[in-house]
Amino acid sequence: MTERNKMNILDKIVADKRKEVDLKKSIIPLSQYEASALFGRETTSLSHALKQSETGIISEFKRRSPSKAIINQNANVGQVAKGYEKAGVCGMSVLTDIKYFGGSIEDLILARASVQLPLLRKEFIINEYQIIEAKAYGADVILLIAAVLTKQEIKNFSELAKSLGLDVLLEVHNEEELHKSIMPSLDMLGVNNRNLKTFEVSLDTSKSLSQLIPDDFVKVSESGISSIKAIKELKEYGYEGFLIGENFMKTDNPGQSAIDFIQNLK
Ligand SMILES: O=P(O)(O)OC[C@@H](O)[C@@H](O)c1c[nH]c2ccccc12
Repeated sequence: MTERNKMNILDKIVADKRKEVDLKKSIIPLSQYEASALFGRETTSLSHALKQSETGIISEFKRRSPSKAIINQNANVGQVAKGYEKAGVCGMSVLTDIKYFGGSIEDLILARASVQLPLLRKEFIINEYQIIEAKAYGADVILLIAAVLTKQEIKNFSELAKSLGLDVLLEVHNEEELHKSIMPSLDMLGVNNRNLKTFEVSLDTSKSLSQLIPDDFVKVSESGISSIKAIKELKEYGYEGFLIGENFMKTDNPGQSAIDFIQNLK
């Protein structure tokens, strides 16, 4: 597919997300989230965990994706989370988008109930409402995707997240997105090796953008990582975090796959 055709997929996800958030807003008022037990919870920093880690793995819970269809539709999130924790990952990413990724906010709730790991709410955030919601359901980290946000939105959303004690992972795919995004309210800069408009994956994206990321941000390489060799290479480019989904999720026992992978990495 051409960039133009596939661009519609990201646009479509975001258009659907706006409708979804508008609907939710009309059903659940923010005050309900702010009054919830987890809202006052003290968060755990993923960026600190990455800085102290030898391995830097952030493992993801992903049932399906628009690029690969079904990966592991019926996986048990609690079991997988416990396996990831046992493996010694630095944090866990949980997809909460229903329509395109088969995830849900329940997956985040169940992961939170199962492990102490820093949890990243993996979502297409386009409104402050979703950040308050993330905190209320036990997230420690939010993802902001530069491709779908203005500079002002990145600033407002990241400042709100910081005020709630959440870490911010800002995701870019090219130089232009990186330039508009660099600001002090971010903790980690993630380079997505998968182009969300064309689904092409290349680790060269991480390699070429690494030198443009200032040293005060923890660098995270995201997507398409499936070998120890890739991680070793990316470390040479200054990456300290490695977001891995499919490589674990496509197996019958994602937790055990993470255990085996990390053992080989050490
Ligand atoms: O399954 P992979 O190729 O290991 O990728 C994980 C993660 O990087 C990917 O799911 C992802 C990165 N950025 C995103 C933004 C939205 C949805 C999903 C993503």
